[in-house]
Amino acid sequence: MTVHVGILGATGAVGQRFIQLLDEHPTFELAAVTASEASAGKRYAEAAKWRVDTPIPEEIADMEVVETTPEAVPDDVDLLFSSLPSGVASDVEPAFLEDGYVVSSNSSNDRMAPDVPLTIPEINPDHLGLIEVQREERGWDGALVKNPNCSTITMVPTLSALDEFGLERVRVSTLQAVSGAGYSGVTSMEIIDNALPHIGGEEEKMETESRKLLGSFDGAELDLHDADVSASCNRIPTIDGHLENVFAALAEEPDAEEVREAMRSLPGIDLPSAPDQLIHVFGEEQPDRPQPRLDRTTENGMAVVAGGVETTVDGVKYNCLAHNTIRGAAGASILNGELLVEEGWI
Ligand SMILES: NC(=O)C1=CN([C@@H]2O[C@H](COP(=O)(O)OP(=O)(O)OC[C@H]3O[C@@H](n4cnc5c(N)ncnc54)[C@H](OP(=O)(O)O)[C@@H]3O)[C@@H](O)[C@H]2O)C=CC1
Ligand SMILES: N[C@@H](CC(=O)OP(=O)(O)O)C(=O)O
Repeated sequence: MTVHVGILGATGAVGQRFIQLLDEHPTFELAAVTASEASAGKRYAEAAKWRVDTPIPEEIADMEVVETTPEAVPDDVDLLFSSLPSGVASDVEPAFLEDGYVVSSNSSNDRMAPDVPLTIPEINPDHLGLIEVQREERGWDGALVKNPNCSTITMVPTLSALDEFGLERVRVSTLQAVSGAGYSGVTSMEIIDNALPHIGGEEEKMETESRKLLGSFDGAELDLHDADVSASCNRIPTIDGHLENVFAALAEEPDAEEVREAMRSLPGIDLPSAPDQLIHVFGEEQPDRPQPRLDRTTENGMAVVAGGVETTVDGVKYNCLAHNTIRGAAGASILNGELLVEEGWI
């Protein structure tokens, strides 16, 4: 089965990752690339400042970039990936949805809307059922599915594993890579020999999105998980890979090895881009792992890596890491697209 896909915002940092990850995908064939008016009409290779570490696939280099409107996208495209700035996405995504397109979006607009599935396929695939609610409420023929923020997606699989011990409270501090801010997001003068203890909007996203992802869906409404989550977000001079220090309060008192085992044995999902094991966990003999440079490409950048697990007075503390532009962005949207196909929404 071949599914024709398009990328909205294909020339940007995340758009380029989509192109890299879709190259030789077993099901998805890239049939449309869109960007702003300034890029429309140009060859992709001309419009995009290519910054990914593998060459532009030949057939994509010559593809014409089209405007980001439903009329400009060929009719045979079944699934759109969206990597537009969120302000642009909130204006243009609805037009595609009204036109019947299924959109797997990485942009942050609408992630917390009660009728929009915010999905990590291994954690909450059942939340896709919200599409029925969405269609009924908004009158769309298409469907909008979001993946979470990159810092949120790094932590939530580990919290899901901890929930078997009664997850009550989470405190997390992040060390986020500069690629998360986009190519021109922070200047070298700001970040070299430095750390920035504020990333606009990021803390609130971690605090709210994680409770939606861990929440329960009864077929009509989604209840947020009642854990109290508080985040502190920091930018550091790594290129890719967000590292996070998590402190979780639990109702039960598992020992560190039980926690490691719960993380290692969290079930995965059988989809083409999914890792074989969702969470890799370093034992106490390697307390200095995970590290961004060494561990961000584990399982092609789609796994979460944890370590430093120790018990505390009210639960457990540990570190976790994921590749922010792969598992945290383009790879996450592609995995959601694979789930949409698997579950018959496309
Ligand atoms: N960078 C990262 O690691 C992460 C980013 N994200 C999110 O993903 C989204 C994209 O981020 P990123 O790739 O870094 O952004 P970029 O600025 O690199 O790319 C933006 C893309 O959107 C296009 N675009 C901009 N304005 C318009 C417009 N008015 N109409 C149509 N297309 C437009 C650009 O086209 P053109 O080239 O023509 O300007 C480009 O293709 C954002 O919502 C961001 O928050 C999420 C997680 C991680
Ligand atoms: N804010 C994230 C990247 C990002 O764009 O997140 P979101 O998908 O929530 O907009 C970072 O700086 O690392």
